[in-house]
Amino acid sequence: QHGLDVARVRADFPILLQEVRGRPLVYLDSAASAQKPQAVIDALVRFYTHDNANVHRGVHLLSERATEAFEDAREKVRRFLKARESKEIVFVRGTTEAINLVAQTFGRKHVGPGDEVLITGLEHHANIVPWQLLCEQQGATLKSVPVNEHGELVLEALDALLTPRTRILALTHVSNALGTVVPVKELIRRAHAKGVPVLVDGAQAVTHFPVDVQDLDCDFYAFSGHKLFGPMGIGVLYGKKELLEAMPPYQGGGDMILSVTLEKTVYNRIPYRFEAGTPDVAGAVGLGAAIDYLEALGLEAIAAHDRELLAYAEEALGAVPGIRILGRAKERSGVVSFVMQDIHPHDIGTILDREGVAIRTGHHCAQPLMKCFGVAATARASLALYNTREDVDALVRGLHKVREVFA
Ligand SMILES: Cc1ncc(COP(=O)(O)O)c(CNc2co[nH]c2=O)c1O
Repeated sequence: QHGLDVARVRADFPILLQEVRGRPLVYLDSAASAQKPQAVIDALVRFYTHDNANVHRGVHLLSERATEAFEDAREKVRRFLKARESKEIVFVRGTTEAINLVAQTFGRKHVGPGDEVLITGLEHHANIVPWQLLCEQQGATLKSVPVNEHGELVLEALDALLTPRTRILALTHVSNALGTVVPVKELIRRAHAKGVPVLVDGAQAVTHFPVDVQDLDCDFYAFSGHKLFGPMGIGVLYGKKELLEAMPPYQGGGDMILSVTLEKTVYNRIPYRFEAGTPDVAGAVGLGAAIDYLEALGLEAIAAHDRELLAYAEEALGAVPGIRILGRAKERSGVVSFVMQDIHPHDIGTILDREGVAIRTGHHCAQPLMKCFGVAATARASLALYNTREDVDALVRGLHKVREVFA
């Protein structure tokens, strides 16, 4: 037993109390975007009704309060990721921007003609396309660690793929399409043994178990606020300060400078060098409120709930005739991806929607991975701290409806 009082948690998420298509909402799409607790909503309202002003260098009380709220949020993120210093926390729009930022700064500085960037076959397009763009710009080559039939990385292939020309390894911590948990600490150790820095895409991982960037020893770690029960439009890039300090800016503008003349600009210190323009202060404050909410519930209790419910969902789905669950990694988290005979996943999703059950169908921005499994699309149910066994039972009842329609 995990100690999470899910009934009380559900009452904290007002959006879940509604009916859709005349049925109680069964929200099983948190891997795409998670819902928000009242505490996050209240934090946004409070900021805009009491503290809103532009940040940094303000000489009036509201600006001081807004700046304090913004930097408090940064400290909460530092604590959440167990980073050494809050200057290692850069606010971005989300995981996608975080990865583009590293590719276009660290990447352009260190990846040259004939060099190699290594990713894996599990990646979301957000951790593929920025590296393709960089390799095209720099005349470098993109390589990928293969995936086996269980949806796990083929680690035996890693050492041969880490060559003297490899300039960075970028990999997901948890697959959004299969739920595979990647043993990133081991891969980081092996990459570092060959002098290769590592970026970890933590978009899915941070929502299901505690992450300690110092223990992992990753060089960069990225995640999105909206998947962590916080607002859309705010995300985080963690970077080791030694690396951030040696990186050129990502975007030019206000706040990222110390002084500007027409001849030359002196850039600001980190993290501000990477935060050009007016930041999403409210989003950061909302993300901080989400972290407070999760930590008050207990990250380990949430992890235990998610593990237990995933096991229940896999067993329940596996018992539905015609269902084939994709990916059977030794360690999985958060999602169940499946196909159902030759019924198109979009049809499955549409019929489930009519029953009030929200899942995601499609390639999940992981088309190379879909190709690995010989499918164009899957149906994916994803689970969060507010989901219950009753939600899974409603999903199963809906899938029997699908069978009736297509039988
Ligand atoms: C592993 C992973 N990386 C990166 C991203 C991009 O995050 P964003 O910048 O906040 O969009 C996602 C979003 N994944 C999904 C978005 O919608 N369905 C999904 O599974 C993801 O799951």
